Amino acid sequence: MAAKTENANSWVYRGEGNRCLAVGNSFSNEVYLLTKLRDKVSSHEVCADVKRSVQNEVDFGRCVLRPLIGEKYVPVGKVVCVSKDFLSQIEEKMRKHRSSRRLLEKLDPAGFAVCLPDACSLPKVVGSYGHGPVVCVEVKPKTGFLPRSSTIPVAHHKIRQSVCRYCMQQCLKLHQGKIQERSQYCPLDLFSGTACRMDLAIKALVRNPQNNFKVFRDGHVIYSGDTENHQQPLQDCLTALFTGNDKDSKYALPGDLGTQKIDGLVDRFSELLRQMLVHPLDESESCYGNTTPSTTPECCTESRAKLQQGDSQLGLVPGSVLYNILHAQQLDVLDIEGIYPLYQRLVAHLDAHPEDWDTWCLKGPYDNTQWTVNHNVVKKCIENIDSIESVVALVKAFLVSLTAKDGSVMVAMQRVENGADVTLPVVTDTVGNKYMFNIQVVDTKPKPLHRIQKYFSLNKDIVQAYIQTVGYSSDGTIVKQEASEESVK
Ligand SMILES: O=P(O)(O)O[C@@H]1[C@@H](OP(=O)(O)O)[C@H](OP(=O)(O)O)[C@H](O)[C@H](OP(=O)(O)O)[C@H]1OP(=O)(O)O
Ligand SMILES: Nc1ncnc2c1ncn2[C@@H]1O[C@H](COP(=O)(O)OP(=O)(O)OP(=O)(O)O)[C@@H](O)[C@H]1O
Repeated sequence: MAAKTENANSWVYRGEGNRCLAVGNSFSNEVYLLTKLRDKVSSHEVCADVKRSVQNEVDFGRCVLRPLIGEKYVPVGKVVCVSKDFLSQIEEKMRKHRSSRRLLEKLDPAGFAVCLPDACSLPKVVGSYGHGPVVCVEVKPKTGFLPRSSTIPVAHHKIRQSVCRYCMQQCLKLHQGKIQERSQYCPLDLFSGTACRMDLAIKALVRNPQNNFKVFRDGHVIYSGDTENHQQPLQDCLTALFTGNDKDSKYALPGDLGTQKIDGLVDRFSELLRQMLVHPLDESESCYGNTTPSTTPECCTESRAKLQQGDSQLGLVPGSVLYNILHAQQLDVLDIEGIYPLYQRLVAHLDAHPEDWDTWCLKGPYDNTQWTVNHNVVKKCIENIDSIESVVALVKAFLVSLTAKDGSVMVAMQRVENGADVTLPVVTDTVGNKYMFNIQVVDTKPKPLHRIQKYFSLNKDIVQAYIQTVGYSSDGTIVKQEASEESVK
């Protein structure tokens, strides 16, 4: 594959994670996920390995996540080759946008990238119908359910079944200095499908975005946990979105209220985003058989939301992006406490039979039936847990659930004139204006087998940090302490 001759000028910063730096091209509506160097050693000699691993990421998205989350939501990527010159131009150009903690991380000179459709933009064909900026929201919702497994140690039963992982992890992150204050966002509210709880969750994300919420205006990040002084850009962006006018709200289309205060804009925006997140776009036959995801009717103890009478057990609409993500997350049936002993059994087996790494494609490739994971398979394997093949399948299902718990939803939207006949789905806001939108789920990479070890240890730290923060009585109930954040030592 020949390296593409690209000019870094047409590329802009989109985002960055542990594994890659994402840059977008507004002319081609494409994003390149540029692989970062994983260790200090130059990867010249292992170029083929880097290529294989990037191809594995593409195949995992296409063959494992896409059938679970839906083809409408998970785009198919392709591997592209980029020149060293392009990589150094990009490193130079993106320096000012990157978080200071990431600046020492270099791009891998092997020069492979995943090319995906740009989730911040709308398809070019609908461009002429749109008014004002294309606004894209990225939400990293994290785990949306409470574990129900009997494998959770008795001492932690109550706490694990009443407080969600995200809310508990906030205490650990605060203690580690990773965040300044605990977020009031609770994933269980977002995944509840209930309008008022979802609105509460979205507004909490806006107030304290951390790495769970970002807003892009015409492809540029204007609001995130990393941007400072961002209130005004957000206010301008939402005003432009609602008026359908990029420049001046006095040219607002009929039905608009002109420039509003930020709170009013955020209320209106959360209602709009909520409608998009529950819109059923994926009509494909579910590969889950007749299983449905389950939510806990109760709210997480940390949430400010109150359950209203009549709230359903699962308010999410089948085929909506949140429904499908939740269902994939729930391939974790045994919880980390139940999977860990199975993982240990598998590791012991692989020590004795290293050839089985390949037999079971544990490091990929993923484009084969070895990675066909779904709820029916999980159910059968739990009934036959003595067999090592069942253990392998359950561990794989757990790894897939980890990817679904860590992915992000990107929703690109733009105002359309009422009555315009666009091919994209459309929702209407409280004042009767219409917005077309497109949803993509990003970060669909496979998690390595040894991640289970990290997840197991991290889970212990998370529970411990929470217990120390809130206080915990001997009968296993939580005793809330005021100003208790200080108490994690
Ligand atoms: O374990 P978690 O829940 O803290 O998730 C990690 C994320 O932290 P978060 O809590 O979302 O800030 C973490 O996000 P950040 O890099 O901290 O933004 C990564 O997504 C990590 O995955 P990987 O190492 O890139 O494969 C994520 O690790 P795993 O999903 O592999 O556990
Ligand atoms: N198709 C896309 N279109 C637009 N932006 C994207 C796309 N894919 C990724 N991004 C942006 O790039 C960021 C980093 O991408 P990604 O999450 O895939 O990287 P990562 O290194 O795997 O992250 P993490 O460490 O969180 O797992 C995303 O959070 C998002 O802002």
